Amino acid sequence: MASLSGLCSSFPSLKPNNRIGGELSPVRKDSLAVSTRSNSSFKHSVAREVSADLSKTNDVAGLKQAKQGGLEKDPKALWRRYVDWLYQHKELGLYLDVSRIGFSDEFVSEMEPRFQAAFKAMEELERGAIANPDEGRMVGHYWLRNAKLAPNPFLQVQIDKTLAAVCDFADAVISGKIKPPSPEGRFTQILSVGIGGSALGPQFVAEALAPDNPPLKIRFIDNTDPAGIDHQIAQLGPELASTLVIVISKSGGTPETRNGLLEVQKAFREAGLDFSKQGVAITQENSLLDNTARIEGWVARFPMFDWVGGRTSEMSAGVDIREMLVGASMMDEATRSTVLRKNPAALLALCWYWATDGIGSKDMVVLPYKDSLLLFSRYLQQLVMESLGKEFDLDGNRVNQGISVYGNKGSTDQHAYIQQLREGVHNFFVTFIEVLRDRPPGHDWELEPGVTCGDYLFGMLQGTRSALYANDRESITVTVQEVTPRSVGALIALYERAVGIYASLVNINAYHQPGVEAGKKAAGEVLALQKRVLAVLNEASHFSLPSSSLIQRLDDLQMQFSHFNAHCEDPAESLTLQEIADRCHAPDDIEMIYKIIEHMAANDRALIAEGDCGSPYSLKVFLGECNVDELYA
Ligand SMILES: O=P(O)(O)OC[C@H]1O[C@](O)(CO)[C@@H](O)[C@@H]1O
Repeated sequence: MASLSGLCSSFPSLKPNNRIGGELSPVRKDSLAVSTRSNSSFKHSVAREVSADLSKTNDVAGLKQAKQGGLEKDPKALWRRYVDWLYQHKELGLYLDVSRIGFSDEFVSEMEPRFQAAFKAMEELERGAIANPDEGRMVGHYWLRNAKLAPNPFLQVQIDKTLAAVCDFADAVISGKIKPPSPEGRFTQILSVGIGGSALGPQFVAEALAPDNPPLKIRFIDNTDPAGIDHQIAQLGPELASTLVIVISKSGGTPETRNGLLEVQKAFREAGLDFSKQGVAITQENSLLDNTARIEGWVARFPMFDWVGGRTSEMSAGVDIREMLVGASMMDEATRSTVLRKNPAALLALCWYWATDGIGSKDMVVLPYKDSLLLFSRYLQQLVMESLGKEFDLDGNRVNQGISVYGNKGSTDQHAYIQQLREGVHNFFVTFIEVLRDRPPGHDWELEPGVTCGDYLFGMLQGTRSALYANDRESITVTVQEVTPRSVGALIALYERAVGIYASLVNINAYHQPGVEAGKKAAGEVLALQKRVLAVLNEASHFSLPSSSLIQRLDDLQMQFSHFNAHCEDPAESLTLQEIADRCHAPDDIEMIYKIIEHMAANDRALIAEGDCGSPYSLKVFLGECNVDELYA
């Protein structure tokens, strides 16, 4: 990562800005740690604890000084700034207005070397460099929309073949050539099971692009909440028989997705349906999910590549993507420019750096003024925060980087939290997403002379933008003509590239997610502790559970475990939390044990003999009726 490590040493001192005054403090190179990173990924190196005082490494003090002059308010000067900085992608009909972000000309010119380094890093990334050093991976989501860019013919063929296979499969499902075993003879529903980037992308695109009456309606199981899963399956009802279940998981082993699959397969069994005749897997080849789908003979399997991160997998196998790919590819071409003013992604990164001082000091509020783009902010939450929210930079400095993202849609949010944005704590900048076309041609209607609903929406956006700026609240506006697969593909590509460029500016790896792994590991430890709690409660029940072979015989004899349990002679011994913790040899985990008991008691799986959950010390519990599998899982 020569170009990136060179980034820090090349960082220039920022000079005073004549319009908004104040010396921008130069970065102090000595404040940067010299990484002891080995050639392999960062995680194997011993990252030196560095008190990276961001006010020195990211010239934060300087930026803050530079901002003391406040924002330009003269209308004529603002109009000149608007025109001067306006970015237009003619063919896409996309505009980017950065005039309401107050960066100075000096700031821009001083950042130029860092942008050139970022452009070079991006060029190397697209040529197949190991741009994800922590996982030793290439980063190839750009190749998905232009296979010729892939670093070797094998990958190019794989990408083209997968795209063709996905499109052919989708056509065959829609035409009825591929159909369920049910009498209806066609698939009428899609149930997508996946989480994170394996859900947010498809959800965003489905919400943005699904026609009013699509050939197949799509719904999502994107979590392990039993009630949420039950709700989706209940809503399908008898149409489960004509539902194509698409299970998406790049790793093929994400617990929430696996749980969703098992629950859906249970629903198929209970409905007397053969899941394999209606299941599709989208996952890395030879993953647990891929092998399951292969062994069980599911309808289809499509590959996800290890060089495509979950949050940038939107362009892989999925919804009708040819037009999306065209839009993304056109935007990719534009965001390869090494001229800052001609590169919309670089302009976004410049704005983000200025507005958040290069350390995420302000949140990114995303306000699409279009219902169909409701989920864009949720999609960006993962793309931006899972990419930029990192503890260490590429040189081993502890930087705790990131930019927080939230938002829903305008003008709805004007009746929710815009009050705080206008007058409250100034800890954000806004990104407006403007869609110029209100309705398909010929469908417009004036609800009062000369005024349509769309005029109101337009007025609300412009009014909010002006009102915020009048109170020194900065904003960016991205404008598209209408919401189409091409414009959605372009928006996704714009932000994917902006995140990558910004990551270079702040010297972090945008393509791994170590923090999420920590959470997954901790969740595994809770479940392991729960099993120990169950075993302890079971032992205290004065009877030993039958061996698994006897359970099998009990099942064969149509005896239910709970029936067996109800006929125990001795009542179960109830235990205090402390006794449970001691018998689990986990005295330090007594609080987690309390939470486990509280959750199990709420689901009738542990019974409270004495006390109640409001007074943990009073609690005495014993084993309730439970699914034998649970004890033997
Ligand atoms: O697609 P997978 O491997 O199931 O992962 C789902 C999500 O979990 C993460 O790996 C971590 O949040 C995301 O990057 C990813 O989109």
